[in-house]
Amino acid sequence: MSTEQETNNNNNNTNKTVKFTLIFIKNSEKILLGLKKRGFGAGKWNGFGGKVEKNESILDGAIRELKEESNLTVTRSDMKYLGYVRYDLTESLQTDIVYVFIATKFSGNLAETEEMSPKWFKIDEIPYDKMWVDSKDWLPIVLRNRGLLAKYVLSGERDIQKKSVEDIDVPELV
Ligand SMILES: COc1nc(N)nc2c1ncn2[C@H]1C[C@H](O)[C@@H](COP(=O)(O)OP(=O)(O)OP(=O)(O)O)O1
Repeated sequence: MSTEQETNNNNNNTNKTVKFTLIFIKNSEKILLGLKKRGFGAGKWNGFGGKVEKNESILDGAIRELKEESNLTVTRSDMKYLGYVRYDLTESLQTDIVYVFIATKFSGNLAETEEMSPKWFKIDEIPYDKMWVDSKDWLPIVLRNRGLLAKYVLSGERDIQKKSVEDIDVPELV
């Protein structure tokens, strides 16, 4: 089954699937995170990303969101897809799929934007306590450049009811 087929497979009685991207920029010692300034997830540190637009590929969405939120540019070939995190939301009956990428090469001048305030963190100083609560489960897998397959059932304000997090071989984005 392709990534597309698999992530569109609503087997938990959900009725709408929304696709998101999330990219982590990393060098040998540090990771770049952004502090969300407004809207959904405001006040939390995360990678850069957002909703994939209609008629846009997941890869193009990831590149566009990175540019919009940090002013950095990553080429398609410098992006490595690592897998996805699936969130089944029990109240809205929506499924959010977050496609996760990592990149070590980029161009452009890093800048604060309307949405994000960026900052480099040493790997052992990642502020997990100020990120979405699930990040600590799977960001270490991303940092090891391993493939990721994570699934959460969330209620209320994204409270975790059930989870499964797997470290897998790096999958293909098809
Ligand atoms: C527990 O839920 C989440 N955990 C983590 N770690 N990351 C999450 C969670 N839910 C969403 N995300 C990621 C996915 C995206 O990268 C961002 C949210 O994107 P946003 O809602 O800001 O999307 P935009 O298209 O930028 O939104 P606007 O419509 O406001 O422009 O967080």
